[in-house]
Amino acid sequence: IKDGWFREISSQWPGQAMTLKVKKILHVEKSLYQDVLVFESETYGNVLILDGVIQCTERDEFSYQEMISHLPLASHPNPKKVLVIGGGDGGVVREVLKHDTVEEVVLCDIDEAVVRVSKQFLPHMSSLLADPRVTVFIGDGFKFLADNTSTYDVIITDSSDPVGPAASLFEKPYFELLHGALTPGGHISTQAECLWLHLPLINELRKSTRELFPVAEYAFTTIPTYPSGQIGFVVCSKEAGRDVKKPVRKVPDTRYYNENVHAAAFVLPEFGRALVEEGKNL
Ligand SMILES: NCCCCCc1nc2ccccc2[nH]1
Repeated sequence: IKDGWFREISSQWPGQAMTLKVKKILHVEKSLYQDVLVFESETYGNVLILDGVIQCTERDEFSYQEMISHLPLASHPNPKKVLVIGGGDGGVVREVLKHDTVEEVVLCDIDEAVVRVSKQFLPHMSSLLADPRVTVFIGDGFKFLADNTSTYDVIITDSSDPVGPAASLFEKPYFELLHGALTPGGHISTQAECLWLHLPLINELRKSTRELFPVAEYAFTTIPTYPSGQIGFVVCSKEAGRDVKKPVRKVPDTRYYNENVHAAAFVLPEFGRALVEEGKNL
């Protein structure tokens, strides 16, 4: 933070950096896994930074949380048991509980500091972690999935970027574990980065998921404080006939998501479509 501005400089997006004006630094900590920073911004509410990368802001998190949650959930006929890997802030859990079919949500995040700090500084995101339908488990998602096969109707991987603790969540072995932990007809969604910055990675994700799931699609949302203003998701189904692009149930109380936004999220600009949909080699 220099002259009152936080600058998101990273080798993942060379030559560009989102800056946010800092009103007050609220928390600085080095957890077992990453540097944790929370500050109150001038115009985006409280902001959570992990290893120098913006994870969420109070002002625009609903875009990401709603889309990563409702794309796999609203296209599933009857999701009862849901698993969230990562997402220690609690925003995804808040969204999952909007589905009245859901009986149980388990959250597995590797870093207890993220859960603790979110409870203290991001109340609107973390409040439902206390809901009786929610179980919070601190541990490695890899191990958790291996120990819980054929259990979950929907698994949402709300990870940080593929550098640092979340790197393994973008590789094929992880998707094999996800597949194994799903019930028949289960759905997954994962944080799948940005068309403007990560086309090679997205291409790899599509190839890996296409080899494992009969239905594997890429969708994206707009969100001002993520690099290049948008972020995408891989959305898959174990059921061959399922259309993850079509909601089959209504979702109440949303601010970004609706049934038209659901379908539109899968419509890609040509530079992304050609490469992502045809799985073309670069
Ligand atoms: N550069 C884009 C980063 C996307 C991060 C998504 C995200 N935001 C989070 C907040 C708390 C815990 C896990 C999270 N995963």
